[in-house]
Order: sequence, then structure tokens, then C-alpha cells
Amino acid sequence: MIYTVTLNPAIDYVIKVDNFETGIVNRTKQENMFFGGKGINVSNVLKTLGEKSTALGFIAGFTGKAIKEGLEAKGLKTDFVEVAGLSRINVKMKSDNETEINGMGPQIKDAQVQALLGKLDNLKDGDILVLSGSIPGSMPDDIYEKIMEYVKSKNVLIVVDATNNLLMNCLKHHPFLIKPNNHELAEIFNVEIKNKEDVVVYAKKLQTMGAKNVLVSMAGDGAVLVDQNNDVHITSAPKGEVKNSVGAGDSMVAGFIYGYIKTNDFKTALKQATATGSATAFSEDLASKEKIDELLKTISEDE
Ligand SMILES: Nc1ncnc2c1ncn2[C@@H]1O[C@H](COP(=O)(O)OP(=O)(O)O)[C@@H](O)[C@H]1O
Ligand SMILES: O=P(O)(O)OC[C@H]1O[C@](O)(COP(=O)(O)O)[C@@H](O)[C@@H]1O
Repeated sequence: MIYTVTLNPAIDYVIKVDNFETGIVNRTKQENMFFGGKGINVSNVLKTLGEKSTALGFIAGFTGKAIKEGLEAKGLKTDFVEVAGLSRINVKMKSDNETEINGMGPQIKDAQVQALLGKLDNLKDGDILVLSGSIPGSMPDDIYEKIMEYVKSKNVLIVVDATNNLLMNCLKHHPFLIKPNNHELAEIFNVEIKNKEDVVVYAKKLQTMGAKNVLVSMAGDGAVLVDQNNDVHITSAPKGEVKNSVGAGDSMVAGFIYGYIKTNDFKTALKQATATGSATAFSEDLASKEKIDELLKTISEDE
């Protein structure tokens, strides 16, 4: 079974505004709402690919209720802990540039963290646990590490998609997969990353710090995977019209998990990951199965 954890779910309010200007009234020319947050996006795309998962995390207030009901209406299994306050609304604005304003989320109490940990008692050997996204401002940044410690007696494959300390604190527990993007990788080591050769160097450093497999996404430039056998795999992203890249990274994680559990082969998993990420980038919403399959046919590993 696959479990995704989204500690800070969100309604993504995705808008298009022509020539956005600060200090005046701007009006949208297109608007959409999606039930998101990184782990939830992973669950959604896994469902599209035909894999069941359970979405865990914290939800709050009417926005949280809308997220839970919206996901369940799509046939996703959820098992959230309800807390006081409001789940956030994240604004994603496409104009001349893309701008995002992500909320900080509700207050989480210790008893609610314990309730969430209790749900992980259901995990069994061989399960996959995805820890993805930022955490509410009220939570300490060792929470993913605590979750990894909590399940360490079980043989669970853990995927972490997070930034800064939230990610770095986890490495000593040897996550199966981490997926920074190239900008996050550069920030971690406080370096400039100019090309895929540089990516490989710093991905390998993350391995020496504890990660088993390091997948670095590079938006329109594709992705690099340094796998646990020390093999390096590189893909280029397909070309196409980017409609909404929100959730492309999460789709990539879902595609990787799907490709890996179907084949146990890292090269295949990377191709599936790249096709799935790009299929989302080329769609208004998260990727459809048809789009993923269409792009998968076009992806080959770079020499
Ligand atoms: N402009 C784009 N063109 C083609 N594919 C893209 C584009 N942006 C994202 N993708 C696909 O989605 C994957 C993840 O994108 P990225 O933006 O790096 O992730 P994140 O959202 O985590 O920053 C990329 O590796 C690629 O396959
Ligand atoms: O584009 P990505 O990195 O795949 O993730 C998109 C998701 O992450 C979010 O931007 C939230 O990210 P954070 O949890 O890091 O704040 C959501 O609003 C959105 O659904």
C-alpha cells in the first residue's frame, strides 16, 4: 500500500491575469481551483496511473472539508486528522511571470501529531510512504525525521520531497528517494549549478549524506537520477506548451513510484517520472493517463 503525507494541504487557486501590475485592481481572465498540496497531488496522479493510495495529513475548517470531500468524490482514499483553523489557499498567478503565494497553514497541537503518527501503525513491510511538501508554520522542522523514526522498525520505502532542514534532517534515516529540483539543490550547497554534470556531483553528495536514490528535476530541462547502484540516468523533457506547471514535481514523484513498483528498474522509473511530470506541465490540471502515455513514447535516456 502507498501512503502519502501532506501536513499542509491547500486549495490551489490558479489564475491568469494579463499584464499584472501592483498597486491597481487587476482582473483574472482565467481561474481554476484544485485540491492540492504535494502529497495529495502524488495520490491524485497515482490514481490516474491506476495505483491506490491513502492520503494522510491535517485538514482544517471549510477549506479542509472541501479538500477532503473533493478528493473522496474523485475516489481517493483519505484518512486526515482534523484540526482547528483553516487549511490554506495558495495563489498561483500566471501573467508575464509565474508568481506563487503559499499560505502558512493552521496551528497543529502535539496531540494531533500523535494522532497522525498513530495512523502510521497501519503500515506494513513493503509499503511506500511519501512525505511531501512544507509543514504548517507552527510545526518543528524535524517532523519528517520523527515520522521516519516512528516507522523505522518496518521495512518501508520512504520518499521525501521537501526543502532545506526539513529534507536535510531526514537524510541520516536513509530515505529511498528524495526529489529536490535543481534550484533547491543549489540552495542546499550554496553553489551555482550550471549543467547536468554539476547536478550529478551534488546529487552524489546527498547520497553520501544518506539518501539512497536522488532524483533532481530541472523543469523544461528534464531530470537526473543517481540511483542506489551509483548509476546515473539522465532524461530530457519533451517539448510542448506549458499550461500549468503546478504539481509537475509531484507528478514526477508519482510517475517514479509507479514506474519503480511495476518494473524495479530505475531507468524505466525515470522515464515514467519525466513523462508524468511533463504531462502535468502541458495540462491545465494534473496529468491525464492519455497524455502521460503519449509523452512516454517520446522519452529516451540521454547518452
Ligand atoms: N517547461 C516544462 N517543459 C517540459 N516539462 C516540464 C516543464 N516543467 C516541468 N516539466 C516536467 O516536470 C518535471 C518536474 O518539474 P520541476 O519544475 O523541476 O519540479 P518542481 O515542481 O518540483 O520544481 C520535470 O523534470 C519535467 O519532466
Ligand atoms: O509544483 P510542485 O512542486 O509539484 O507542487 C505543487 C504543490 O505544492 C504547493 O505549491 C505547496 O507547496 P509547499 O507545501 O512547499 O508550500 C501546492 O500549492 C501545490 O499543490
